[in-house]
Amino acid sequence: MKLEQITVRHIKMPMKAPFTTSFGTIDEKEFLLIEARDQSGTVGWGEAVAFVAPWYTEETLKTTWHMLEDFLIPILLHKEIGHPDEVSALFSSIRRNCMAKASIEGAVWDIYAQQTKQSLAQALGGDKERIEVGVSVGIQSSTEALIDLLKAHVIKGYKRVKVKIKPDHDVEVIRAIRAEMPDLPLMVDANSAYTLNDMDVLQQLDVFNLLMIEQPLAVDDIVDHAKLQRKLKTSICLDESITSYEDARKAIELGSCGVINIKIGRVGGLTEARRIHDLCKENNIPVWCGGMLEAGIGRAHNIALTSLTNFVLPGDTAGSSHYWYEDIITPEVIVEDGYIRVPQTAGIGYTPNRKVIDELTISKKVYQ
Ligand SMILES: O=C(O)CCC(=O)c1ccccc1C(=O)O
Ligand SMILES: [Mg+2]
Repeated sequence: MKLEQITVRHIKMPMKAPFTTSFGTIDEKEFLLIEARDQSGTVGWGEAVAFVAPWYTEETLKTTWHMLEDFLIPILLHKEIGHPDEVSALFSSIRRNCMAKASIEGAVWDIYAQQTKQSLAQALGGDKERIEVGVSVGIQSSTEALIDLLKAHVIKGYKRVKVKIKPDHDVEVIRAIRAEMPDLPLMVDANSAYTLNDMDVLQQLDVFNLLMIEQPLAVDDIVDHAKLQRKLKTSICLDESITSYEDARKAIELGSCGVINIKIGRVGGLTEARRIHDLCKENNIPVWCGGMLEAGIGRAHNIALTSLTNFVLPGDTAGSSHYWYEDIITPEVIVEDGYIRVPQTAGIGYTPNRKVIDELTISKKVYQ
């Protein structure tokens, strides 16, 4: 394929409920949508998942647009691409900026899947027919409100829940949840809010039979996580710390984690995500697919990735209606009994809804 035209749209989507982490609250999601067209007219879509502010990792909506416009789009436009795996090699002269790279690489994967008449899942080598779904719950106004919400999610069939913690919003909250829901498949995510000075609190969390503790320590750390993992029986799951295959290899070698959360954007695309999946499989490290509060395009890519065999733990890719009044794809992503069916039709298996996309577009630019 040769990309002839790339359209970047800045989308703003109201959220049904605000999402609060240790760093703040998001109540509307702004992101970039990438539409790429090749010389034969096939159109592929990608979503740049970076937030407006750099609280999760260093990338932002504006840095992803800058990288796309000034570096990544000029590299790909009018270049012959045989297979999407070539995109990461073409981007190898550009350091990091993983979410920017992943957004356009995702569109190339979509075009490739359509042209080879496979679903994106099949193109990646995934064979699950359906995937297990969990849900991530932000910090709530009170523990009672949180527990009510968790109960509602269990009734809806979600296979596990993840609760956000931060200093002074941790042990007592989890104790209260466990008192009412002792068997709930439960995990916590700290988004890097602790240090080894908090060993005492982190060890107290070890008694609650949690599935895992996600990213307790610094975003760029794997050394202290290894020290912490040696003191805990609960698996540490790394999120922010793993931005590449090399990061994953080193973390596994050091014993920094027992589980890895793979996010396509955080690791620079589907090709790198699949390499990390394969590495973890060889090393008996279970993985699951994390979320970035994606709209439908990003959600579709997550579903395809999760169809690979070593995604053995439920991910954060919940249904469209959990986040959005109206998603940007048809059909929307639907969860039934805690499962999402992996689409079998060519490409991502969902159709972008141009009417909704146009309504939500704040600005757009066409590159050709
Ligand atoms: O529901 C989702 O898409 C994931 C929710 C979530 O936990 C999250 C949301 C925004 C940024 C980081 C994270 C995270 O996994 O740490
Ligand atoms: Mg996380």
